[in-house]
Amino acid sequence: MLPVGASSPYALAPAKPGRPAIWRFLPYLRPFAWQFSVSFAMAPLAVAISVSIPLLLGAVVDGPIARGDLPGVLWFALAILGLGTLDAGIAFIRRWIMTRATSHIEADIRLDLFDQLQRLPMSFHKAWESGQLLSRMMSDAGLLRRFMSFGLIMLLTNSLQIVVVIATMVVTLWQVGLAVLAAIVPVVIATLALMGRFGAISRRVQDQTGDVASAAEESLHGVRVLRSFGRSGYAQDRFEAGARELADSGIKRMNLASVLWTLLEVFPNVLLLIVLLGVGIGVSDGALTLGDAVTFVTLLLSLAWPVGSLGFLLSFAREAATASDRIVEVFDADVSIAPGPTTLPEPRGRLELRNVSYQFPDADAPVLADINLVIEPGETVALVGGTGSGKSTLVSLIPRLLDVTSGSVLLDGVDIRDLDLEQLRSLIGTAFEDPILFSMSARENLTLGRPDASDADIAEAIRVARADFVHDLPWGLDTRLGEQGMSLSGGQRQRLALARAILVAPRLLVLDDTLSALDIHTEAEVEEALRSTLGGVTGLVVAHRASTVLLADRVAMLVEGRIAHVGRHQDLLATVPEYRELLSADYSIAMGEEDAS
Ligand SMILES: Nc1ncnc2c1ncn2[C@@H]1O[C@H](COP(=O)(O)OP(=O)(O)OP(=O)(O)O)[C@@H](O)[C@H]1O
Repeated sequence: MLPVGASSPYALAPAKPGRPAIWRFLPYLRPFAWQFSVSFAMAPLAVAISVSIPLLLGAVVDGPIARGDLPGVLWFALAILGLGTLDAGIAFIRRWIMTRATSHIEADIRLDLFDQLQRLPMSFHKAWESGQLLSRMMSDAGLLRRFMSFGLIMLLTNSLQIVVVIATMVVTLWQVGLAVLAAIVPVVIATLALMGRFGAISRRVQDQTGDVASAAEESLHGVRVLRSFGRSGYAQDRFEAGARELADSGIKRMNLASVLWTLLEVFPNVLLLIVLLGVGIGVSDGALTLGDAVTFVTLLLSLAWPVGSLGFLLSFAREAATASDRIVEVFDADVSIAPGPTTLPEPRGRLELRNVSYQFPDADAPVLADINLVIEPGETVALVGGTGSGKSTLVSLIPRLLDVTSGSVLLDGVDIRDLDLEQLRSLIGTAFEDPILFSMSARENLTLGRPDASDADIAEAIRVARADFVHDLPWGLDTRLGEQGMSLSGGQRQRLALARAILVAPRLLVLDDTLSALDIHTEAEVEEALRSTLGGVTGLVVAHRASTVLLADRVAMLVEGRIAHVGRHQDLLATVPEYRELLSADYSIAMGEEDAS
């Protein structure tokens, strides 16, 4: 495992005990240092303007108004108008600068998160629901951006304004200032207590958002199954349960937030009571002028927004902290499959599995144990075995979708964990039983593993995989396939996936039951064409049918995660009853084909 942060390719700062996760995003702000500096530098200016307006009001009451000097009043009014306009201008510039900077930061975080998801091993993707990952990448990253964009700066500006106004009050009339300070203490304590509870519920809401996204994603993905079983209602009920749970948690969070917001919105009125009493006494004692009283009261009124909005801003900060925790969990996930330093100058494609075992992280026992198998360059081995015997797990070890838990896989004598991952994967063409296609053109799908493939290479791969139907699509190779290639039949998708694997011109071809959806005749045609392709590469072919086994030079039979038998198809048929039994359904066909060949 790579030590977290130390060799991370991302800007994210390393974790430090006791430091909230949100701080780890600080390096993402670095490229926008001047934008943040300008925005933060504007905060004291905005506060100075807010505080100077009450001071000017006090001065106009004691000065021009007391003297009946109308032009003087007008000058003061113009000055106050100017300051107000300046304040609005500052807010506009700040918003303008920050929106751009934080949108880039959000995109950077999202890109790194996407990259991390590509790096994380299949065991991670099997364990995590896609909706949870999606909600972290979309809504949590968006929330973080909004907080950085205006929440953070408002929190800073408003807190600064509260401190400056109260300090001004203490300096102007310390008795009233101290009374205000004393009144603040219980409110701060109540706020902290509410924030603690808000944090827990905020995490629940954000996690449930991911659960609801997962449920929606799963139901949409499986809409055909649900409809055909007449279980759309059941899916609706399950989704509704999740959505209602989320709504309930959202209401609880809102209730808590409302208590906090109301407390902080009412509080300035309590302070107004204290201040009015204080200045009333001050004016009657002659300690304060009428202008001082106006200054004092307006100063306090200027606190209404900063204090009132504090509830919203603190809960916003808490939600952003939770979003950071959730995003960081993905960044900190164990990227155990790291690239090695070695590149093979002239790969030949000799594959060796040496004492290989694999155990899923949460499983009690290994699914593969002590596998030893050598496949020479140009040789094809068929992997057969009952359902759940570990065939797919074994082939996943070759392109390092999973890493062995003991033993080693060697390519040309080098442990594949020491090989450059990009080179390793570029040497392997893989096609799975479930052929995933992407919502892009047929050509883009085909050239996924080799974007620079020539038209002739594409045509040859299509010929071998018998995927000629692409030419009959409305725009031929440029036809955009629907989501996951849903507009194609299962067999068509499998043939496209096979053509995609062949097009890589791999040293190693790994086919995981790739031809299962083809009819017997198409399968025979594909196999006939594949034979010549397999002649030049090292092949590992998972086979359920005897006809597919015939593609191979040798067969390895897996029984409960162990290689029980290895040999030629004919020899195994003759000597291993369980092998015969396994392929019995296809036996007659196999024999027929063999006779013909
Ligand atoms: N993420 C996982 N965690 C724990 N066990 C798993 C996980 N994925 C698969 N398994 C188990 O590993 C075993 C081997 O699965 P695998 O998919 O490799 O079998 P297979 O031989 O390819 O089966 P089939 O022919 O049905 O496709 C199965 O018992 C399966 O339940």
